[in-house]
Amino acid sequence: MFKQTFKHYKKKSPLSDLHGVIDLDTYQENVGFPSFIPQAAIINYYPIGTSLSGHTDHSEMNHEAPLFSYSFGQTAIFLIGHRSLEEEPSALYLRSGDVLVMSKESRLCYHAVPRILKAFEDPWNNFFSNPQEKIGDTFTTSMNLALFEQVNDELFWKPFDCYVSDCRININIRQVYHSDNMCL
Ligand SMILES: O=C(O)CCC(=O)C(=O)O
Ligand SMILES: [Fe+2]
Repeated sequence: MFKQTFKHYKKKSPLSDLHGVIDLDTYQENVGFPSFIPQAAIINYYPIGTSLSGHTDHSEMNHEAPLFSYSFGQTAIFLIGHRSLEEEPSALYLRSGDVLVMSKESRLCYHAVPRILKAFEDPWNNFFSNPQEKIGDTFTTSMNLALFEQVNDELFWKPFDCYVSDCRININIRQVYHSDNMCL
């Protein structure tokens, strides 16, 4: 059942090219969730050898809004199960630049990260000679451009490269409240 509601934007996302520069508003609208309001984010750091045990994400008041999960660095094996622990989960790889959307039925399904694997490639290290040409219309503000240029500088980037060379970073973004009830 979750198959209809669980979307895995494998490398289709502009994020795999942006190496960490996220234009969330544009992104979420482009993938069909224009009314989503990002209100909370969790950042998970996974050195190789670590894992995240099975759980559901139920702390938010709003379970109808989707949850966006962005992967950077090393590869994860991600298990997506069902609402009950009785049913067998499915496994997929989450690679750097992948975006996973948990919506509708899958929003409250059990999931886990049992293993982090060394990635075959390091796309986060592909520096661009002309960022504006590569990014086109999606990359317009001068703040974004300045940030991009900083990230595109090899010296600036080195410590991050060292970190992700044996770690995965996951950022997941959630809407906490219903749109018509934005405070407790
Ligand atoms: O690292 C991931 O892909 C999943 C993280 C997660 O499930 C969570 O933070 O609740
Ligand atoms: Fe989770």
